[in-house]
Amino acid sequence: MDARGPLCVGIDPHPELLADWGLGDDVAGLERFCGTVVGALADQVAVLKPQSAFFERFGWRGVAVLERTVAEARGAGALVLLDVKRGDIGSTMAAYAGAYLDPAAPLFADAVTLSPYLGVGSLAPALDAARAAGAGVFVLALTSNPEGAAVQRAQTADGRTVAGAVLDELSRRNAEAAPLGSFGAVVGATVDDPVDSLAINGPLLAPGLGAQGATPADLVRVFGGVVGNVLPSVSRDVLRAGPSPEGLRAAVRDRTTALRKALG
Ligand SMILES: O=C(O)c1cc(=O)[nH]c(=O)n1[C@@H]1O[C@H](COP(=O)(O)O)[C@@H](O)[C@H]1O
Repeated sequence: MDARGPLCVGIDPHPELLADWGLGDDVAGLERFCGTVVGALADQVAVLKPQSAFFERFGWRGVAVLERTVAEARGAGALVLLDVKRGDIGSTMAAYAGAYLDPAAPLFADAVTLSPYLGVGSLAPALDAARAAGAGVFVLALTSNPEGAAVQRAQTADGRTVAGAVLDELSRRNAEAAPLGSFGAVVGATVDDPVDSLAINGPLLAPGLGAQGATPADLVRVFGGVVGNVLPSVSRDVLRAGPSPEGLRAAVRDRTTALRKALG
């Protein structure tokens, strides 16, 4: 992020975007779309975040494109955060860890998104695998969508909020790490006053900029003193600037300049 700027660009090949780019809503269109984004941006931005569902909807051929996208993006020097939002009982989490956090796996990524709905403790096999592989995770805490708060701000039996309990566990896992641990949280740039402490000594993925209405100024509002640990993420707002590679790069430059200005 120091070298390339603070932005994470999401690779979300929505059917509407494929159409806007003059591509078919099929595997060939998906492949072209991802090849263009990776070719234009993987040597420019710090992190690329492919959203798995947009690949899975094409079955194994789509997953093959995802594998290539991850490999090519990493090959060009970007970190890849694979957005899969997995969460399950511990024994099954170990299988998900084998799918994404084992360096020998075809879909190994630098980090994945995880959902703590089965209890943040159930994610332990994935967190342990990430540590062993030198990879990371981003666990949903306060998501960017308006429906999230009803669950995430609810009180647990010990009086903490659900999000607070997730953040506490990540903080505990990151305690010894310097400068930052590898156990991150997802906190939307769109959320109201976060209430819970975001000082988890780990990275904070902040989606919600652009298409969901948040601005760089919102990052300062939401994250305050820990804004330096934020990885702001944008998908549609950058992807709409395609299919021209120069258009994509210009969109990234504009957003990066605005973010640097707001974050100081
Ligand atoms: O984990 C995520 O990436 C995520 C968490 C969250 O709270 N909100 C959120 O929008 N996302 C993802 O971030 C991306 C946002 O896309 P845009 O709204 O087009 O920038 C999508 O891929 C979402 O799945």
